[in-house]
Amino acid sequence: MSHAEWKTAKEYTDITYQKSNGVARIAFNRPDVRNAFRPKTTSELYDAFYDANEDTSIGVVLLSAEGPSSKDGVYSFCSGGDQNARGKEGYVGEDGYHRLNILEVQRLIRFMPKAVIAVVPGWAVGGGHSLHVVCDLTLASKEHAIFKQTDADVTSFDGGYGSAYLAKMVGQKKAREIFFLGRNYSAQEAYEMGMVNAVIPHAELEATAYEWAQEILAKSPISIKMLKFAMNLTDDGMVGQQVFAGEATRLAYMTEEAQEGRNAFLEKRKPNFEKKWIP
Ligand SMILES: CC(C)(COP(=O)(O)OP(=O)(O)OC[C@H]1O[C@@H](n2cnc3c(N)ncnc32)[C@H](O)[C@@H]1OP(=O)(O)O)[C@@H](O)C(=O)NCCC(=O)NCCSC(=O)c1cc(O)c2ccccc2c1O
Repeated sequence: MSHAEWKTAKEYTDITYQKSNGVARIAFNRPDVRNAFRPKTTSELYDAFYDANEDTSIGVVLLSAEGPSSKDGVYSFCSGGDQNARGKEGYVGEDGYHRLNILEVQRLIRFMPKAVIAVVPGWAVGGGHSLHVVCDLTLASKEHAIFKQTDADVTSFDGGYGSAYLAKMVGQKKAREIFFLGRNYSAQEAYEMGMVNAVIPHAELEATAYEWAQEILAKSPISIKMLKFAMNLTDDGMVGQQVFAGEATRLAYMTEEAQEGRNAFLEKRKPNFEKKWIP
């Protein structure tokens, strides 16, 4: 298995963004505040995810975190919305506008035709917990990962993927416990609940995530994309259907029948769809 040779893809202030051999690594980089996100962070995340989505050489994205904290050596994935940036109507950006655009980041993760793996080295809390839930897979540090939902402590509620989708993952009773009591759960407990794919010794976490990514990259891109969208579909309603059907349309465009339809229009003649009613 090849080792990662990370190259910086773009410089940001609140995140790091690197690429290596088909894998993009996007990492929170505010470890001294447990990688809380402010509007600048979510804008940077959106920009990096958009780039990874558009880059045809990238098939898997790792959502990880830098650390540990320079103050106390504690590791974190993300502690959710930065409460210092929270104004009366949402999180206030440098432009003075109130935003909650972490949900746009969640949608990009959910709808991108590539696997996204949450790599959780420490605290995954509040909106940070919701982010790992929306990722396709989660790998967690055996020693340092802690999963916790604090939304109900700070009058917040992720009513979409963070809670309702979590309930599909761990069951209704467990999801309600996670949100209503806000307890700490270890990587092992999160694994047993079904919201973590594997518990990995901390020193091996990043290398293991890269190995998982390389395994996925060896598979058919069309299969991975269609499987992700098929598994999303039943939970995403009409939007899930739209995303899945969009890819079906792309596949249909590749047929002779579709070429005939396009050519007939351009040549101003009737299309010849005879003998195309394949059962
Ligand atoms: C994460 C913790 C449980 C860690 O506890 P610990 O004791 O290890 O560390 P400290 O509490 O001492 O923190 C160290 C240092 O970091 C600062 N910090 C930590 N988290 C945040 C934060 N979220 N915002 C700002 N600052 C933070 C802390 O103040 C310390 O600073 P010092 O200067 O004193 O060194 C614990 O830190 C914790 O509980 N953190 C808060 C978790 C939280 O409540 N997050 C917000 C939940 S709401 C949310 O994330 C959210 C955002 C959205 O945009 C949404 C949008 C739409 C729907 C839902 C949304 C949503 O739920």
